Amino acid sequence: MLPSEHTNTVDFDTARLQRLGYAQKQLPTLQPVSLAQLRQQLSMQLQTSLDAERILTIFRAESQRLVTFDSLSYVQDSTDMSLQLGETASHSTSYHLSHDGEQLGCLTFTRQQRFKEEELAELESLIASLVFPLRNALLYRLAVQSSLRDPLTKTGNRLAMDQSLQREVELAKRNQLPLSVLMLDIDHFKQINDNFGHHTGDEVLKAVAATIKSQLRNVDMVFRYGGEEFLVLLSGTCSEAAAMVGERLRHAVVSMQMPMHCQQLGLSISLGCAALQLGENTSSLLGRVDSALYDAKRAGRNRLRMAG
Ligand SMILES: Nc1nc2c(ncn2[C@@H]2O[C@H](COP(=O)(O)OP(=O)(O)OP(=O)(O)O)[C@@H](O)[C@H]2O)c(=O)[nH]1
Repeated sequence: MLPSEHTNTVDFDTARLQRLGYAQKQLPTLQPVSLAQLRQQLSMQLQTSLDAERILTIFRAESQRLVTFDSLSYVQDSTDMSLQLGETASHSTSYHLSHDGEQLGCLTFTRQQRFKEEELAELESLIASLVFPLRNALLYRLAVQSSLRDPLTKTGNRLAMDQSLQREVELAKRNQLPLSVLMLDIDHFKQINDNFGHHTGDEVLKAVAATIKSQLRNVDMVFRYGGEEFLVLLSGTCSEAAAMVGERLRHAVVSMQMPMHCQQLGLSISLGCAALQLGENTSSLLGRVDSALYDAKRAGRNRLRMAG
């Protein structure tokens, strides 16, 4: 099963949940109830949040008052959502949720014993209370994602970069952990636009972004910094390891296959690499990595330079 993913969801509803006794970590002790009572309570509780993960956590805790199960998992592709609550067991039952043709993801319950018919009917009845709150949460998640994502390359945009960089620099300082950044720029990109047109240029940007992402760990973050420039944020990574990652990205881009008018389009990138120094802020770190990238360009391109 896939692990739960980080979300950028703004946590504005914690206070409301706490007032209702649903603080994030401490769900109240649950007593058995009738299906009708539980449906009524669920409808109210599920409306207290726009965070899909929290909605499913509440749903799982409440449903278990009526039907025992070990795990609940949820996958929804268009919002990149994948969540696993509890340990999976051998027997499972799955539901593909939809509303008016809208796909709202797949919910799977597992446990050690087979589910009985009446338990399945109860679960289905409870799921009916979940559909609308979950749909609202998915719309909210999509809106947050779009506001933070570059639509062409599907990497983070500048707003996401500023927020993430600020947060990661603070975390690195507080926990005394290394943090490195790579700034990379496609070489002679203007020629690609000039020779093959802007549409091809856009396709190259998308392909390079996909190649970069495919070479990184899930926790590494990629942002479109400018036109054909990207920033990679490597938390918990020292300068030597970051340089190795940078070289891996450079090789991967050089090896890319981009057929163009019966020939291969040769691509390369130049990179700057910098590790956060003691007492340094984000703008100084960005300034140093930008200078390193400039050095790599001046030295002939298709290479990586460390920041001074
Ligand atoms: N197709 C396309 N082109 C873009 C986009 N954003 C910026 N560009 C173009 O990217 C080009 C960048 O050109 P330059 O800054 O001269 O850089 P370069 O040609 O890559 O040269 P070096 O970086 O020095 O190797 C410009 O022609 C921009 O118009 C975009 O979203 N799509």
